[in-house]
Amino acid sequence: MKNYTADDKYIKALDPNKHELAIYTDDLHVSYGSSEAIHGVSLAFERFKITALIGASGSGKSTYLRSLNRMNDNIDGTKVTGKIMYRGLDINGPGINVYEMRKHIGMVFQRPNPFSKSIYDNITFAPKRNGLKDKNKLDELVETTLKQAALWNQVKDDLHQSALALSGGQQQRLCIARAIAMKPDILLLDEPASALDPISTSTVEDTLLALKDDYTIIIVTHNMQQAARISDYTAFFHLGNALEFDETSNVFTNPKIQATEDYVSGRFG
Ligand SMILES: Nc1ncnc2c1ncn2[C@@H]1O[C@H](COP(=O)(O)OP(=O)(O)OP(=O)(O)O)[C@@H](O)[C@H]1O
Repeated sequence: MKNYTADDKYIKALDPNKHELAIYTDDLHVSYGSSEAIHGVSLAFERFKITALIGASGSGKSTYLRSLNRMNDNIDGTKVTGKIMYRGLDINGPGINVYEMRKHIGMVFQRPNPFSKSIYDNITFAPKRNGLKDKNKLDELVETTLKQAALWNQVKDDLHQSALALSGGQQQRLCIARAIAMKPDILLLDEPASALDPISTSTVEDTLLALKDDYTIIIVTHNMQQAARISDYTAFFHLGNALEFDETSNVFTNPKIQATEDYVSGRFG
């Protein structure tokens, strides 16, 4: 692989007067023990848009994504410096309640991971824990979130069946429904379709496109066609740096950085 330098980068600046920002990072560094995986990444994410994080394996996409709702806290020896600003607060700052923060910044993982409970209980588990007790409101929440995740028609008569009996694609849409049941502002998705067949992938993509009216979506994907199909912005990661960030159409048709061009044209990765 060529040695691309991090000095050669193009990060489109989003003008806060024209683009409402949902979250941004400023000089974010993340280390696992003595090894730094993210070397000072500054990116901003526009509200109600989909941003794709692309790049070769090991480039730091998942580490960066996980840091946006402090999922890396669960990994021993992780150190984070720099800022992650959400609604005027640094989410790593003192006094931040991680549980509360994650209600605003939800996450869906690569492998569908429904709880071993009914479809209904998967969706209502966190809202109930959060104090929602009214049966009608819970029923309504189950229906709206499943509709938003394009799963309602397939499961409405089986809400009390085990979620584990659903297909992989349906389980992933259930995990999306479960995440949006907490009404987050931002939905982080780490390769949500990589374990799915093409038809389920396409349904998940349609679901995400429909969700962006209400949510800001940041998605890690290895699938460049997927990034091109669904995202408004794309960030290209290479060896722990974000080298290019721009509107998706520019990244794929007119990249400004050689490394991006080589990656999107399949010359490495
Ligand atoms: N839990 C961990 N402990 C130690 N090092 C880690 C851990 N997770 C990731 N890394 C290292 O951090 C770097 C970035 O990994 P990361 O998983 O963020 O990249 P990625 O671009 O998401 O890769 P992939 O596309 O393969 O998922 C790699 O060098 C990886 O080995």
